[in-house]
Amino acid sequence: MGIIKENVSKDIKAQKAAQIENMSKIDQAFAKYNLEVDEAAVEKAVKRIIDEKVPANNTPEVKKFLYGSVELTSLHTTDTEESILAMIEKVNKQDSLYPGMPHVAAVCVYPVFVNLVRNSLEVDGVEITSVSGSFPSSQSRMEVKVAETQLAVADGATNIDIVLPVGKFLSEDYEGVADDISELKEACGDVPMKVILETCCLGSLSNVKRASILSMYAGADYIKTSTGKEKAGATPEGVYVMCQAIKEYYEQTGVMVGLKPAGGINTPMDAIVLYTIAQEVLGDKWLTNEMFRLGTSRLAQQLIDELNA
Ligand SMILES: O=C[C@H](O)COP(=O)(O)O
Repeated sequence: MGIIKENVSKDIKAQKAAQIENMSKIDQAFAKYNLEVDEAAVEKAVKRIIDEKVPANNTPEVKKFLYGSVELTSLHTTDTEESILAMIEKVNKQDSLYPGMPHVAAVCVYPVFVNLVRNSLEVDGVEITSVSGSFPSSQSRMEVKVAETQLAVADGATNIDIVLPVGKFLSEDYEGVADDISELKEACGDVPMKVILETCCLGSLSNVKRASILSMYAGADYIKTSTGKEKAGATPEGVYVMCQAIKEYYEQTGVMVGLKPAGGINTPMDAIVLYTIAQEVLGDKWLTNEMFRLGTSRLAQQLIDELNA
């Protein structure tokens, strides 16, 4: 290389190093990832997976696995102690009702029912997930969200699901989003925390990728697609991009973050599609009922019905 070329190259390197030093920590984290998602390419990749890979996964073994990954969910305005107890009763009686089936991975309720679930759940190994942080909107003061989270943990929640502050995210206040998530992570203590991205409100798949990276960077142990309370729930394309983000984050940090598609997963085939996408993008390492969860209020019984048909 000639002397002039060498000096120019050194200058560019020095300029880049100076730029990176001046960037915020969040920008530095973002700089490691390609955040521009080609939506047409994602659609094509998802279509290929559905056409070529999904049919082979439509099996009793996969359906059994999916049942064992379900977070049996009741998040209704109309929930009562009686309706939550009826749901827990099904979990308690599962061994006698459906011998040979795995237990669901978790039950998922509003914080006000965590204590009741803790006192009535008789099956070992089923997690108690509490939504928190002013679910489903997240639009509340941090003190309220922190207190709600601490109380849910004190009552016995073994998983906490919070919602990404979508408004702040759409205002591009990424530092603010990361600070809120980190503060709630601290409130969780040792209890794993899921961050719900509410993908249908983010406007683009590039934003889904950005929100995924931001959440993991701020301390999410899982990223979850949706609350089930907005206009759409988990989509194959959103899940595909979240899986890519989890994979890239793992390559950068060595940290395995879990995935929880949730909301509008209404048929076994919906679940098989999402499972196959995770399998294709993340690989079998993620196909455990710890790393892959399904948030659903309707699917469990349908999986049992199909398995017993
Ligand atoms: O977190 C889980 C979702 O709220 C469940 O949504 P879903 O009622 O559409 O199944």
